[in-house]
Amino acid sequence: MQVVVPFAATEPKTRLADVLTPPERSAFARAMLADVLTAVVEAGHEPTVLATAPLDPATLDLEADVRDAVAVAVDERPLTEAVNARLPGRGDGGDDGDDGTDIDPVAVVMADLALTTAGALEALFAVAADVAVVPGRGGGTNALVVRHPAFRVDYHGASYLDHCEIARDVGASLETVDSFRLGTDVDEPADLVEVLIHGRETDRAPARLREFGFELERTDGRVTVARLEESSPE
Ligand SMILES: Nc1nc2c(ncn2[C@@H]2O[C@H](COP(=O)(O)OP(=O)(O)OP(=O)(O)O)[C@@H](O)[C@H]2O)c(=O)[nH]1
Ligand SMILES: C[C@H](OP(=O)(O)O)C(=O)O
Repeated sequence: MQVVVPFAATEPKTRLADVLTPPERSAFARAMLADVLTAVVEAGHEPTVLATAPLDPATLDLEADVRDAVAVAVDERPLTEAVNARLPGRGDGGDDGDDGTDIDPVAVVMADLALTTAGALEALFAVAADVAVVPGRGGGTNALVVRHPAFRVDYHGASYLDHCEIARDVGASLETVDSFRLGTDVDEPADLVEVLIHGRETDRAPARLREFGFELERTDGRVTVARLEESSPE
């Protein structure tokens, strides 16, 4: 199975601008990317980072075996076009029958799934449907496995609903995968809570946040994150 990890390399995570400076956003996005790549390799696959700009895996905080398994493909096109160009049945010269029997499945795993584990990915990769999809909160699509030659992605907005509809339109079976770890993408400041609560000891993303001075704030209501004053962006 090919595993593609889209990564906005130049100005990542703009929705975190209120709580992280541009260099911090970049460092945090790269930490999440490194955690995702590590999980993909632990799950037995060699990921390709689909990046908007050149990226040297040696500059990521990766173990040597993970770094050696990572490839980078640069594609400056918008996300949807760049991903569609990697899906089965798209000008790859492969023998893609309509029944999908000769298709090498392609998984698309977003780089901001900070809680990803090898086990969560293995469960997704094991789903036999033509399209397996993990929705994110708010209607996005956090991860997909495509085994159908006619299926195409359409990201942004309520892309989960769009992907269900596209699968229906092309006659592909679709299974929605219920996964807390893959369903948690880190888009907004409130999502940082999940990283601090559920990130594991060896993960880079929670370590970065703690380095930046973030900690959990437990009040009577919902848990939030707070940042030590002297470490705040302004
Ligand atoms: N290759 C590629 N990846 C992208 C692009 N836009 C976003 N991504 C990646 O796709 C995943 C989901 O991205 P989003 O959460 O929608 O956007 P983001 O750039 O991470 O964050 P915001 O700037 O806050 O929207 C992340 O892994 C991004 O790095 C793009 O244009 N091309
Ligand atoms: C790429 C986009 O991600 P979100 O902005 O919803 O995190 C989507 O899933 O359509």
